[in-house]
Amino acid sequence: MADWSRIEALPAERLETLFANDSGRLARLSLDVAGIHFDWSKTHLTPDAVAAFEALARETDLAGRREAMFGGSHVNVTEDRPVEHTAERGEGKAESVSRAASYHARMRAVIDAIEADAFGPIRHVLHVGIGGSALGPHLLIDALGRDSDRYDVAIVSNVDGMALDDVFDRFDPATTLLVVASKTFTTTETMMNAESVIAWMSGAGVEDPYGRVIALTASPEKAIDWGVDETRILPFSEGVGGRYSLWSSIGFPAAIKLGWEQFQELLDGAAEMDRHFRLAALHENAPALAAFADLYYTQVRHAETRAPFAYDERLRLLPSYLQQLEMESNGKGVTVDGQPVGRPTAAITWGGVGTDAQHAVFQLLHQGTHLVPVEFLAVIEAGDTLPAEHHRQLLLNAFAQGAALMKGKQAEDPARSYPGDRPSSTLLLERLDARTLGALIAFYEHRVFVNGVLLGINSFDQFGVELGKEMAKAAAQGGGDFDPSTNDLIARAGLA
Ligand SMILES: O=P(O)(O)OC[C@H]1O[C@](O)(CO)[C@@H](O)[C@@H]1O
Repeated sequence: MADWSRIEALPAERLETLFANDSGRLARLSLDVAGIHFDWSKTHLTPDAVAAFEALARETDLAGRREAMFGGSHVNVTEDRPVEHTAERGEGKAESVSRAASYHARMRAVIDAIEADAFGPIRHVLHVGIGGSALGPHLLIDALGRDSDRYDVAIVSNVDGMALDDVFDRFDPATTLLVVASKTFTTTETMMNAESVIAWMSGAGVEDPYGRVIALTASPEKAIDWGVDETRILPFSEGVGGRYSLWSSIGFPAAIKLGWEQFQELLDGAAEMDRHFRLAALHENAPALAAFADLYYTQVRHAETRAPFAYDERLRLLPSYLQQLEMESNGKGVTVDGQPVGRPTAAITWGGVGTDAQHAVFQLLHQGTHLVPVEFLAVIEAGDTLPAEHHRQLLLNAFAQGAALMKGKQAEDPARSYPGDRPSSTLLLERLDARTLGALIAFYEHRVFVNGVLLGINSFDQFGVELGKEMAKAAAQGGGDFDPSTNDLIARAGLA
């Protein structure tokens, strides 16, 4: 077991005191990497805290684990697999990098063929996938694809038929390409949605609906069994985890919407963050410092949640993307050796969009009894075409909220007092382009990795999702050993 005593004994000084006593604080706790300015000066990190975390990183062999991941060792021990998402952007074991490059070349060739009408005239792209096979591409398209008129792309994940109904209302089956995205090619929701799209196409007289399917998967043989022609399968490696897969062929809908050049920029931005993570000393390493702050709040201050707020509509899907990345990766209870972790693991990630969230949940952040480390994300270059005052207001609100959380305010009336000393970090992007977004997402991935290593857990499996799936499957087959409450609910819904 790693020794947390030095970290747990760190003094708890107020943020304002930390600023007052250290003129170098801002410089020490801010960094510029790959077009992103990171500022952790409004967190309780201090030189002592950073040094204590650096010692813990040595004790848990963060550097060794990091090189093991990039080097292709089976760091996903419970599934006995390497972790290869960085190879998708050119950083990693040579063999994995060249395999990823050949898969990308294949993906690019298929996009070229679609653009050349080899699949007939395609106007609409209907992507079905869930979790990591949907959240990443959706984020990319929503963030970067707003001005692109290349294709109409819809991402459908939920098994709730209303999700597909909405798309059927606006897409023409004669000009729709179905993209089935599933690493395993067995996920119930995705396979059911895919069947329904095929039925919709057939019903509308499309002669060979399976000829209009592209499969994105690490299980090509299953896609073939399902009816997809081998030439229309875009594979990716088993070592690329679902929630880390947007860089692989799972990014196909984003690549077709944005064009290959932008997709490549996304990969290049991520690779720049990979190199930073690999080479920078920990006290000036963005993913490491972010993870140190995360762990300080979960382990020392017992914060149970953390909340990123995107002060930019284009990043409105980021909080839900991060929920899967952070909670599916680090929401674990045992160490890599199967022992109880014995301390809190991932914080619950929630968040929203500024300024909307200020008028909804910020009350709790300023005066509530929970400590919530907040993360502000903002972009200097505006994405809108409205008068500059809109963007000025947006940015100033983000910055003022961080200041208010830290400063607080004393009033005679307790109801009107703000305790202050509430931490926040700020990520300020120069502009929101593919390259910067790639770097941003890679930053979050590595931050999750550092959290996982320091906690001694495997961030790359997700067995916690299996039991619910199994029980739903049993129920769907009319079986399952359920409790009285569940049996009653099934009967009331007329499903017994
Ligand atoms: O890509 P697949 O195999 O359909 O899985 C979808 C998602 O389901 C999960 O396995 C969890 O249920 C995620 O990890 C994954 O991203």
